[in-house]
Amino acid sequence: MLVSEVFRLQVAKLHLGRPTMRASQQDFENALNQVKLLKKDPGNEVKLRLYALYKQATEGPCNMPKPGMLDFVNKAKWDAWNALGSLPKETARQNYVDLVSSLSSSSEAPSQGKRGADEKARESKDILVTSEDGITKITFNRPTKKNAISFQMYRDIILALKNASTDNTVMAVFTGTGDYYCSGNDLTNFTSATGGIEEAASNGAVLLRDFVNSFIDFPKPLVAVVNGPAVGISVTLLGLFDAVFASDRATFHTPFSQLGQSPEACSSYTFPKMMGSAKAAEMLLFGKKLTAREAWAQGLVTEVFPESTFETEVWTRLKTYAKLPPNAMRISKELIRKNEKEKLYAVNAEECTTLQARWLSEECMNAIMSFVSRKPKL
Ligand SMILES: CCCCCCCCCCC/C=C/C(=O)SCCNC(=O)CCNC(=O)[C@H](O)C(C)(C)COP(=O)(O)OP(=O)(O)OC[C@H]1O[C@@H](n2cnc3c(N)ncnc32)[C@H](O)[C@@H]1OP(=O)(O)O
Repeated sequence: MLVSEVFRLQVAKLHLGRPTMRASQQDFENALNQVKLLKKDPGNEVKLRLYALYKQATEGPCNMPKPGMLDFVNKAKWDAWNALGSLPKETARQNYVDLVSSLSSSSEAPSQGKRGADEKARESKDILVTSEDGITKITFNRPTKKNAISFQMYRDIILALKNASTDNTVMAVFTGTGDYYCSGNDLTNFTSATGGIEEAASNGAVLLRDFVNSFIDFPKPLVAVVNGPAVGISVTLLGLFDAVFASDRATFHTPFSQLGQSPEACSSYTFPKMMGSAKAAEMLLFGKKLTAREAWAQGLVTEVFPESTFETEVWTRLKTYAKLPPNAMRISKELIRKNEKEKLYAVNAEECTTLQARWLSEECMNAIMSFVSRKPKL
């Protein structure tokens, strides 16, 4: 069951056992009803806060035993409730009413023009694929989440690469919409995964292996236009690209240890090979964030451009490259990759198996929980 579904049921269930009337009880009850009418899903963090405030308002401080580490959903709920400490019931009730009121006003009655824009946004795709001037452009297009990669986006990218490998375009180029290139794996993939945790980890490992293999196998030149910060898998994948053009605003960050995880996308092999083991360890073990120029010095980036001329210079360059004889480029790429392919498949498989176990570890679960239960920014 999806986390969002768990919360919807939880809210419905809670309504069945309403508490006795008190001074602001009517407001509280109205708020409980309003929650059901929200037009927009407020997201897991807000739902956790609503849950915690409801429990505090109706039962007082957290009185449940702490769920086990593998019980993701109930542990997140317990953490949220427990974090309220000894907040008085009346304050919790007031906070609940205030929170619902702010959610209702932000999701209610926008002007006709605004509503049209919202609907369009909902219809828009998180991975945009276009082809022009012989170039398949694949854009991480989820700027409100810093282009974090959801399960659907992994699948969309696999499909886009598969199509681009046989269509009449000459190369594929990845870039991002907005201020980020990509913030890596969507960390809510962990809490939204269906089925049991072990099954989810196993499915995640299969998806990741197929995803990375689709980069290893891509037969045409593969270029990244890194328009801003890149995190996690969006950085490690760069080791499988043929060219990486970066804005001087871009940064490169692989905080795997901080997340209780381990490297993927063959970076445990490509990074030490490219930059030497000491520099690779700085990134992959200690999570050192590199500037664009540092990444260039380590061989991860082909060329750095000033932000002010980045788009114009890079796309002019790419359009020129796309006019080169396509078969010659493909054959040269095949020569470069041929002797590495088996090694890359093996490294990919091993990294995925290692990650599958990591995702079940307490270190990883704690890191994910602390991200998804971050306090919303004011
Ligand atoms: C059970 C097992 C299933 C496993 C399935 C796995 C599938 C394959 C996995 C492949 C392995 C990949 C590993 C990685 O990529 S590790 C790297 C993961 N990424 C991160 O750790 C980055 C997390 N984000 C941040 O640290 C910050 O958000 C960031 C520095 C990127 C930006 O900070 P800033 O303060 O500028 O902006 P906000 O934090 O306010 O972000 C705006 C909104 O975007 C949301 N956001 C950003 N990044 C992510 C993300 N990676 N996952 C989910 N959501 C993200 C953020 O929450 C804000 O949302 P709200 O406005 O709704 O609060």
